[in-house]
Amino acid sequence: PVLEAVLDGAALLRAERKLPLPLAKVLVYDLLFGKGLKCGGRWKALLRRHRARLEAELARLKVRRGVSRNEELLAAAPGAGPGAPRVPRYVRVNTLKTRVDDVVDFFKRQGYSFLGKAGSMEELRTLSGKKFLLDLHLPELLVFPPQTDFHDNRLYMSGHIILQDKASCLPAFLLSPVASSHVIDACAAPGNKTSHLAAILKNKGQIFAFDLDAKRLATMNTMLMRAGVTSFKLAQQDFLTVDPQDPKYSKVTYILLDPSSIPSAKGTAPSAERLQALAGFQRKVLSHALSFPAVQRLAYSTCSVHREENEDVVQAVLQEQGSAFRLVNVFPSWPCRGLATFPGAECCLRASPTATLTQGFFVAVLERCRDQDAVPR
Ligand SMILES: C[S@@+](CC[C@H](N)C(=O)[O-])C[C@H]1O[C@@H](n2cnc3c(N)ncnc32)[C@H](O)[C@@H]1O
Repeated sequence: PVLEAVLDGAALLRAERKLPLPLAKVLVYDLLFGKGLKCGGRWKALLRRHRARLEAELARLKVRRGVSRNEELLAAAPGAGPGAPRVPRYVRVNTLKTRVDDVVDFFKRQGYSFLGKAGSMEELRTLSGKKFLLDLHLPELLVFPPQTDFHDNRLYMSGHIILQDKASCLPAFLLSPVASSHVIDACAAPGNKTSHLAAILKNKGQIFAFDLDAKRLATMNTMLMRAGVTSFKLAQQDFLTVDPQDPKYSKVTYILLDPSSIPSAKGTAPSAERLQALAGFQRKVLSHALSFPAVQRLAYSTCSVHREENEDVVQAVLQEQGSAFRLVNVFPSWPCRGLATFPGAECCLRASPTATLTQGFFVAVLERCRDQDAVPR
């Protein structure tokens, strides 16, 4: 994967900036590893001269890949590696710019055969060749065979389609804000879920998006512009310092919270300290989100498979909230549920390469209890 990422980046640079391929490779490698290669004075001078431009190129490469960190460019794609379950290529149709039928026609013209709406997971699992399906769970999601590469596709470059794993489409889909609502995306960069929210809102209403990381926000800005998202305010701010009492947020009724977590794709076991630290942050940020006075519905998600970051966080915060919020039993037909670690945990969703043909993921939807429902659960 390292070699692939370097070669991809280098090919891009070479094509777009007309750099000689060996130079492009060295530059990309250097950027990915960030420490500077041991190279002679001539290379060093070249590296320095090109660094700013290459930082920008790398940011673009990340937008193209739908990732936000350099390391993610190096991570093996889900479904890669011998014996790994084959995760399909999911394509979310960006309804701010186009319609599912038009995208289907486009791919048919490109020589793909459309097999209609999938009737079972088995159909997704066995998809191969130049064939594609409409997903069986999510509308506006097309499914292609694993490793189909659309990063150079015209529809992708123009923001008509978003290359987004199916599991990562769940939070915005399940939050399902009604048009014209005010929504917070608390940990938003690089913004795939924000653009999904905007599509659901039809660019009406208002999205307040926060993230700590300036580089990821820059990537996000490019991505949202390309996707035609207009109804958003981006802020580089620690969400924990956003004041719930600020009148700006008095109409925020929906929150999407997708905080940093240990990516399931990593494969290696995290240390107990790291897990504890992240889980502590996740509990804090979830409690903070629920303290916005008008919030009615919140989707909490992680790309982690660890119960400490998932069911345990939800359970702890629900307990702390007493009878103010409850878990919603979302998507009953989704095949993979939360681990039975507390009563009601089956309302949460899990996702994995084997069970749902997606990346590893977790989603819980919480809803404010109306007065008449205020019974402890
Ligand atoms: C899993 S990523 C979000 C992915 C994003 N929701 C998407 O779909 O593209 C988590 C993000 O949380 C941000 N983050 C971490 N701590 C934060 C905090 N205290 N306030 C706001 N953002 C934070 C990280 O910079 C990172 O971009």
